[in-house]
Amino acid sequence: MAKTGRKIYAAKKNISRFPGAIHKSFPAAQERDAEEWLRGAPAQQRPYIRPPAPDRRTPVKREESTPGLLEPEHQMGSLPSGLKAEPMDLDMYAQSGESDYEDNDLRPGFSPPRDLTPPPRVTPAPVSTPEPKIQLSGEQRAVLERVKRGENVFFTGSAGTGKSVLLREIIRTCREDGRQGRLAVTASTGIAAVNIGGTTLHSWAGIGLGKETADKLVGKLLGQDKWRRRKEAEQRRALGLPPQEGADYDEDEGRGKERRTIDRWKNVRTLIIDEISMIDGVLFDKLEFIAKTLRNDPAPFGGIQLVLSGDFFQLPPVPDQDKGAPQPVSFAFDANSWTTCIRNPVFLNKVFRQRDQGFVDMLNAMRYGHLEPETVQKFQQLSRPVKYDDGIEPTDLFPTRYEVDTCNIRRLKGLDCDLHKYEARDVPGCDINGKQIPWSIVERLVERLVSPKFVELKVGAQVMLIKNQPQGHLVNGSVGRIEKFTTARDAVQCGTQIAGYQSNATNALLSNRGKNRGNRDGPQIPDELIRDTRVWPYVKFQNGRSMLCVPQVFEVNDANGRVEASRTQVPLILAWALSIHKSQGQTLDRVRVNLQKAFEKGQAYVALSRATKMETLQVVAFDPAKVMAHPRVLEWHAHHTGEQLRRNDFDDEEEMWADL
Ligand SMILES: Nc1ncnc2c1ncn2[C@@H]1O[C@H](COP(=O)(O)OP(=O)(O)OP(=O)(O)O)[C@@H](O)[C@H]1O
Repeated sequence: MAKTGRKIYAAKKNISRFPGAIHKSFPAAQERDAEEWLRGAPAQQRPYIRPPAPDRRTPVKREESTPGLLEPEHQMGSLPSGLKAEPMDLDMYAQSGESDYEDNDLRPGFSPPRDLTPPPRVTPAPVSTPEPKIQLSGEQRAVLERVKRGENVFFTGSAGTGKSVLLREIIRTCREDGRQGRLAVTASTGIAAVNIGGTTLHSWAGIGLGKETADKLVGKLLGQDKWRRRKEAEQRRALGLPPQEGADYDEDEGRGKERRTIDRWKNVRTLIIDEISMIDGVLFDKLEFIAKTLRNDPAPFGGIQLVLSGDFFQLPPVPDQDKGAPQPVSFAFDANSWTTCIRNPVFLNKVFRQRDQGFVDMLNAMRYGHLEPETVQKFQQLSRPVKYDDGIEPTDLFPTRYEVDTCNIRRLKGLDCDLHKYEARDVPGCDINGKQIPWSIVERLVERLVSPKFVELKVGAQVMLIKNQPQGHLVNGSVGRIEKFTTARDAVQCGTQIAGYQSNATNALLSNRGKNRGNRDGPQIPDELIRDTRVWPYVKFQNGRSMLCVPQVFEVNDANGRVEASRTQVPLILAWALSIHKSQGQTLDRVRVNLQKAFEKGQAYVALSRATKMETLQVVAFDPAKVMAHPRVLEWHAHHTGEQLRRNDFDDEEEMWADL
């Protein structure tokens, strides 16, 4: 690669426009060189930055492929070409012709609509104007103020009350007020963590799966021997005995990785945990014990400010199994330490996602698992199909991944045109010592990303954008349809927006590169992309906007914000169907939910509450018996709000999980 080559160029764009994306293309040991180069070192001094070599010692595992697709390229022993460790290289995508998968998939659980009246037609909304910047409501602002004052806060509320919006504002504010280094942004699941630019709570806390006792977990971090000596010394002190000869322990002793974890625990000022409903109470207590012990601070949670967000009526913690049988779950509020850490939960009441109060009331009744016969009837009436004049169909939400894959494959297969395959480029990041993260770990890390290793698309495919765009008109979750595949050059000539890059680049880019410097809409389109002869999906979205979806970078960060792995992939997934789990946190304008295989408390509520209005929601196989709120959650809610809600009839955990 020449010194003005594309890799350095791409990194320059990322550094100059996205501070959060700094260094993604450089091994840590070379970061300073890279930065210097970018700050304007003379061209002849600019170093060529060699990408890290992949760790070939680790065998590449067979990718878990979508059944029926991509089989030939996934045979064991053939190293996928995308596993070359070259940063930001746009050369890794290959197109292919038709795939030859079998015609054997019927969508299970899809019962024919019972209502035979003609489907309502919905005329799509006109092209939307740019989204106005969201102003926090009074109740959201009040939470932000409490966080700024350093208080522990847990804010909750039904789906669509703006918890995520508020959390993002809290993170932004905390970063601006100089806590960057002392702020931990975490979530209970990988997907939720990626959504807020954080890491999983488990990974930040350095506890692995966290199944051991709190005592053992502290021992693992401090070293078992040191931990034993410390406990003995504390016992002697408590009994008024002098310290034992030779029984000193060194507070600052510690081993590499554990030392850094201990430092994180000691230095953190504010710990953010999103989707707290999926953290169980036992784990919460263990973390509290670790915090107090490592910080030598008896204050609740070792004096760390807690900012927790989530809705206990949505997805619960994944239950432990005992000989294959799921164990009863405990919620974070069941933890012994919960009430000392969180005094008064804040309930956000204003629902933003849905405007129709009648619909909001129906969803709330569902949230509490308390459906009157007329509400059941109203949900059952939503079984009618909805047709859309622009041909973009609703996203199907299913409880299981199998149903999702089956539906998407069947629909893709039904399109009689060329198949375009895009294979992701995964790049390992570096650990704190500048050492490349091993491939075996990278493979696990990138599984957290919503972006898949392989994306297969055709003209007519319904897709979802999985990355926010700098201009804000198109966001993670925008749904559209592929109209054609075209090169970046052709798209630019037609004035089409290119994903991840500035708008209005158009012909100026082709005629005069010097004037096209990039603006706040995003970085400048690289020459390499313009010269690239390969074609990318051109998508028309529901809001009328179109965009050429060229590859974008998705990152997994470690607890210190360092990039552990990145994946470059076309920012789209097939969106005829999504799993309810993946849909958590999303707002969807057109939804069809199939509840036939719903098995988990909160699942039906999560699915239906993604919809913005009843007119664009279809509910297949609605069954009031599948609408389940957890009795413990109902009790907790009643305790704090005074609302007495009827307990539902689904107390039997085994029955609930029997379908898994
Ligand atoms: N203050 C606000 N003003 C206008 N719109 C808002 C406001 N807060 C949130 N919204 C909008 O409401 C919708 C739902 O917001 P958000 O996803 O933050 O809700 P949530 O409580 O996190 O939902 P869920 O629990 O389902 O994940 C989004 O479209 C968001 O843009």
